[in-house]
Amino acid sequence: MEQSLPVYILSGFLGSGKTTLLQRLLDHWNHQGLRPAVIMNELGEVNLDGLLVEQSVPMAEMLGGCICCTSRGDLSTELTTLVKKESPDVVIIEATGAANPLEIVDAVTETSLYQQVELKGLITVVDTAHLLELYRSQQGATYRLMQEQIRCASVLILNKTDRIQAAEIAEISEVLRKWNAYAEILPAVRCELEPEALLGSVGAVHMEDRPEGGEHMEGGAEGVMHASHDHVMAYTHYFQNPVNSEEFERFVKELPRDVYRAKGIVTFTDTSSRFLFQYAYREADFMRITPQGEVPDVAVFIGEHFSSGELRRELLRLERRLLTRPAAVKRSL
Ligand SMILES: Nc1nc2c(ncn2[C@@H]2O[C@H](COP(=O)(O)OP(=O)(O)OP(=O)(O)O)[C@@H](O)[C@H]2O)c(=O)[nH]1
Repeated sequence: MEQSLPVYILSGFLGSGKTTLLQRLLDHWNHQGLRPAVIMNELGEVNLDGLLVEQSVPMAEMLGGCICCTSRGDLSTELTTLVKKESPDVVIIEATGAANPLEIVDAVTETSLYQQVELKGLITVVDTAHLLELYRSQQGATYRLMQEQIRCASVLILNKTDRIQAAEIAEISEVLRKWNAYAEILPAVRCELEPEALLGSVGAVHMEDRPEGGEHMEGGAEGVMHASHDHVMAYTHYFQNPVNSEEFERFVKELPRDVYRAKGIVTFTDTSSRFLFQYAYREADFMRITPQGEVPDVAVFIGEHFSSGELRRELLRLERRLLTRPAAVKRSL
């Protein structure tokens, strides 16, 4: 009998390190002479993460929303089309950081009813510093969403351990163990793990562990899946002009706390190359980039209840597209 095509789901809250891990796994499979393919889902209208993946890797993009909210059939169709068109050896699905992965698990298992695909596992990447802060305050929709992503993982990567104290790794590992008794917990910085060891640790997805009852489950499972990230919003800004690098860096540094993830491509007035910027849980990173093909200058901001109008105004001001109100004209009669 023909072998089934292995499929992995990559889950984890916004900015936790999913794309960082995706790059490592793709490199690993390429080195092994395998042909990996990717399905990438983004909340924003543009796929900035896709720019970080080698162009030779076949990729299906699902943009402008979360797969777990669109019809389950959409993902099944994308997966089926990708498999038929590209004949990959392995497929990896990167969910948006706001997704409840169980809906994606359902879509993949549904596809396996008529395609020879096999869900190998669900890898959840955790931003340890972010989770620790939310665990200590014990509240918020983001905290509950992180819990759901952790509960259904078949392996857990405790990423960004460089941002916490060594003793806190043990503290947070204990919490994860309570939420998920099955998954192996792998501490890491920048998801630097031996790919073979990581893939070897991927266990089965425990569907019976769907959370039940509790404050975030009222209204039935369907309502909850979606209610779990109803609070998340995205604003996409297309630049028409370059901006000053220092002013832009300051703007990123001073983003409101309710914006927890931002990324984009910008051209600066005072540098020769374009930059890809990343902002996740109050940490910013700028990287020189020369995108292939036509890529606009664009930035995506993701968070909760923030004022997109204010961000837009500030960005227009940096672009010098917003004229400051003229001072009142004094007339001397
Ligand atoms: N300090 C620190 N930064 C990290 C680590 N891993 C990743 N990052 C940075 O965190 C930012 C987000 O990483 P990504 O891999 O893009 O995160 P993601 O989960 O794919 O983000 P979304 O797709 O927006 O949900 C980037 O600037 C990374 O360089 C880590 O272990 N420590």
